[in-house]
Formats: sequence, C-alpha cells, structure tokens
Amino acid sequence: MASCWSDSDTEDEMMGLRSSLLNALDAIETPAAFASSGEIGFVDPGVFVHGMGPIYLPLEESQARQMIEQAHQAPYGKGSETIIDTSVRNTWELHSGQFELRRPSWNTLLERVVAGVARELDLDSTVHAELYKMLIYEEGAMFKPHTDTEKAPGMVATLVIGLPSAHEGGEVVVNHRGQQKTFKLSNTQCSYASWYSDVVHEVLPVTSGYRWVLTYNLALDASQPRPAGGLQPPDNSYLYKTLKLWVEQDASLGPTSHFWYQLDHEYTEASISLRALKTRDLACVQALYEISTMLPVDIFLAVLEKTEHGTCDYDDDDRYHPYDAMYTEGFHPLEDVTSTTYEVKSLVDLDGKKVLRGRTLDTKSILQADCFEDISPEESYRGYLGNEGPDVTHWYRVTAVAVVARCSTASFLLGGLPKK
Ligand SMILES: O=C(O)CCC(=O)C(=O)O
Ligand SMILES: [Fe+2]
Repeated sequence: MASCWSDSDTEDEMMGLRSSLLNALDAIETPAAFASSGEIGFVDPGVFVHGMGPIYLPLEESQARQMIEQAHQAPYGKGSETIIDTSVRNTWELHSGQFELRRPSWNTLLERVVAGVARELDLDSTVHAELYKMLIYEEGAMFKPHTDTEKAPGMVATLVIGLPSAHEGGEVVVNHRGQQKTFKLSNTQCSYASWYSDVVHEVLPVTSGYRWVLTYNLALDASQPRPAGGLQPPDNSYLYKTLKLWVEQDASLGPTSHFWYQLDHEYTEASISLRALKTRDLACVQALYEISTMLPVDIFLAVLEKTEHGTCDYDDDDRYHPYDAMYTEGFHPLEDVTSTTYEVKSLVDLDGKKVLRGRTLDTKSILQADCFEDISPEESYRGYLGNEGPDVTHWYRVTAVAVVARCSTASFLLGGLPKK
C-alpha cells in the first residue's frame, strides 16, 4: 500500500527490503559439483575374465575381441523395463559374476578414489562403491542421453573407471541445470568420471579403438538422508519471496526500478555471460534467472566502473625528466580528487549479447554499499608537464548482476550509448 506511506516510511521500508535482498543473495552458496573426473595413474586391477584368463594392460585388440565374445549387448532402463535397442545403447557388457579384479590393492585404491569423488560431489563419507559392470565400446559404440536408474538401495551416483585402452571418441557429456561438462577417459592410465544419478549424460560414439570401463554404483547407507547436492535444486524460496515483495513494492515506485548485486569475481567486458560465471556467481545468477521465469523481472550482467580523476604528488625527479615521468610505472595515490563518476560500462544479456554501453550508474541502486572498496584500480598517470602538475585517473571495475522490474526494463535500457 505504498500510496498511504509517508516518504520516510517508504524509504525505511525500501531500505529494509534492499537489505533483505542482499541477505538472500549473500546466503546463496557454491553448489557441489554435479559431476567430476580425474586421473588415477597406471594401476592394474588384475582383471580376470572367467573362461578366458587374465587381461593385460593396456588392452590389446585380440583380448578386446575375446572379451566381446564373452559379453552381451548392454540393455538400458526404460520405465520399469530393461530393453536392448542398439540405436540407443550399443555397448558390450560383462556382468560382475563374469570377471574378477584380482589385484588385492585395487580395493584400497578404489576407496581413495571414492573418498575423493565423495568430496567433489559433496556426498556423505559413508558412500560405498559396488562393482556393477565391465563395458567395452568398440568403434561406433555409444550410449544416448539418459539418467541412471537406482540399481541398488541408496544409490546416488555412478562412478566409471576407465582402464588403459587406446581409443578415440567415447567422451562422456554430462548436463545439469544448463551446465555441461565433457570427460575424456585416458588411453594410457586409469581415470574416472562420476555424476549424480539424476544428471543427464551420454557416451559419444567411439571412432576408433576400444573404450574399456568398469562401472560402480555409489550408494549411501539406506539409513542416511539423501544428499541435497546435485540431486535437488538449491532452495531459493527466501530469495523468491523477497524478490516478490520487491516487485510488488519497490518496483512500483520508480520508472526505472532495478538493483545491482556485485559478483564475487571479476570478468572482462569481452567474456561476461552466464556461461563464464564461476562458483557462487553462477549459483546466484542462475537462481535469479530461474526466478525471472516466475516473476516479472529481467536479469542482465554488467561491468560497472567508478572513475576518479585528480592530482597527485610528484617526486622531484619528475620535474627534471618530465617526459620520462609521463610513463612512470606504479601507483600514484590521488591527492585531490577533482571528479568522480560512475558508469555502466557494458550491459549484456545472459548469453553475453551487448544490450547497452555507457549508461550513468546510480550507486544507490547497488545493494553492496562498499562495492568499489578494496578493488585495485587501473591508472593513467600524466607526470609534471611545464606549468601543470601531474594528474592521475583511477578506474575501479566490478562485475554485477542487474535485476530490473520488467515494467521498467524499456526505460532502464534507454539512456545508454548505442551498443557497439
Ligand atoms: O560408459 C560410461 O562411461 C557410462 C555408462 C553409463 O552411462 C551407464 O552404464 O549408465
Ligand atoms: Fe548411465
């Protein structure tokens, strides 16, 4: 009911809402990885295939062909059924009763790998690995995008260990909430890739050689609560509620209702886009983007710049070598600031497409009051020149996300220089 408030009530209310928005955004944490990969080294698990004998590393074609003779086409889960359809999954498989891993130290190594994966995926340390299948992908073999069904009680993730075998292609591509990673298992040593069961993944076609892997189900004790990590989207309900209030109140007050939230990392004007964002920045902007599909707000990214111009002290050497001094390296603190300006250097949409440049920045719209503090500036220094003392310009740049009430997006975008 903004219309009944006195100005000071309104201002207090707005300040309260802004600090709630700041708290809600500050509370967003870096999510755990949804998938991870790494190298293990050249370790022989002592693969012994029943009816065949030991398999030597790296895998040779003759042994690959012999194993394929023992193997069967791998099925895949479709609803409650498992079916074989080589246009979806084309892989040879040996089930865990058909082979053994005879090297006694293999389990110790496996425990180390599983502990590392548990850390990377932020899984509880009680996670244990259960050997599931051995897979051999020959030329043309692949597995189309799918998620993994729960093959054991408490199963939360899949671990694939690649064994040394020369091959090309066969990369695993994992996709989760708009993020994609590609893993290539090693030809020459053991390596691993792991992902939460609900992460969509595919194995691209092998173009030559044999891709040879062991698959493990990673499961938590059935008594453990399921981890929130990659399985569930983070809980952004507080941010949603606060933004909803802002849209209803603050956003109806001004013609260009928006606010800026400074990101943790700096990005260059050329690179800034959703894809380039790291860790918590990605989580924050992704949360805002998801909310923008439910509330009438638009999200942009920008490089914000503060420029300070003024004079500075010069050392006596400058007076006698004025032209050298023009190129003095190092930092010159401003003695007397003659002008301070704030600008939106470059505004882009989440795909990184420029929508605006050179708009004046109203610093009151930045949620963090100390936005430009603790930033090391870039500087341009002009040394002692005849009658003029030395002068200096400092530029402080930060990257921020803009949240704009959709009713004022058009006016927000006016007032900048034409995009370049
Ligand atoms: O071969 C791989 O890397 C993955 C296999 C897979 O996705 C599965 O067994 O569900
Ligand atoms: Fe899978």
